Amino acid sequence: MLKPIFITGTGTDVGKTLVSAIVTESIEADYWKPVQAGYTDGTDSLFVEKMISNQYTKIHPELYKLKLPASPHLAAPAEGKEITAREIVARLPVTSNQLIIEGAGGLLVPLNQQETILTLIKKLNAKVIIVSRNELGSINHSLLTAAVLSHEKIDVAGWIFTDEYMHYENEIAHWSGFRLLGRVKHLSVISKETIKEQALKLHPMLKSIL
Ligand SMILES: Nc1ncnc2c1ncn2[C@@H]1O[C@H](COP(=O)(O)OP(=O)(O)OP(=O)(O)O)[C@@H](O)[C@H]1O
Ligand SMILES: C[C@H](N)[C@H](N)CCCCCC(=O)O
Ligand SMILES: [Mg+2]
Repeated sequence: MLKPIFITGTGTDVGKTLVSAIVTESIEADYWKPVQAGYTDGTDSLFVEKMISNQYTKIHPELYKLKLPASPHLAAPAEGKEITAREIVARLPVTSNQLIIEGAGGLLVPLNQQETILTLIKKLNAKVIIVSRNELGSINHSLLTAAVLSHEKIDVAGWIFTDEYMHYENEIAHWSGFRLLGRVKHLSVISKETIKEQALKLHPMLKSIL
């Protein structure tokens, strides 16, 4: 099986799902969101499914689908469940395709009382793409995330930035020592067509990390 690509971010709401849809479409990969916390207005998996145009992508069902829009270590016990990284690794979808896995929130979000998203990335031995927003404040958030990944010797493919309120991408790539893979401009319309356009733009760079 190919090494999974794990999409993490500098926090929640930075654009991981949007980037996951673009990356998944670009390399016609499979997509898996093992822990979905909060799903009143749809899920990340449904969003990705709606945005994909190719016929090869398979969206694998979530393992933990939790109602509370909160950190997974709080959302799971709220409905009598316990998340473990071991269970997620054991239930990794079997596929011959490249698998894209989307985390929940950022790197140090707890899954339970002992484990975080970082624990999961290590147990999966995944290659990481970090999503960050190109906005004021994001140098600090990005470099804190990068520092932890470097310290833990994680295999990092590089950065993808969403929006373009600032142009911090080269600064962050330079200071972190991780590659800039691409930038997704602000999309005033999010549709299959605009996702496809971004997927094509990122394709050469994404091919180079596989
Ligand atoms: N480049 C962009 N253009 C337009 N909207 C964007 C862009 N990037 C992100 N967004 C919007 O920002 C919001 C948050 O993005 P998204 O849901 O992808 O975040 P996330 O990191 O996956 O959050 P979560 O931690 O809940 O999984 C969404 O409404 C998304 O459409
Ligand atoms: C509810 C949200 N959209 C995500 N699914 C979970 C985000 C957890 C963030 C925890 C935190 O960093 O405070
Ligand atoms: Mg998401």
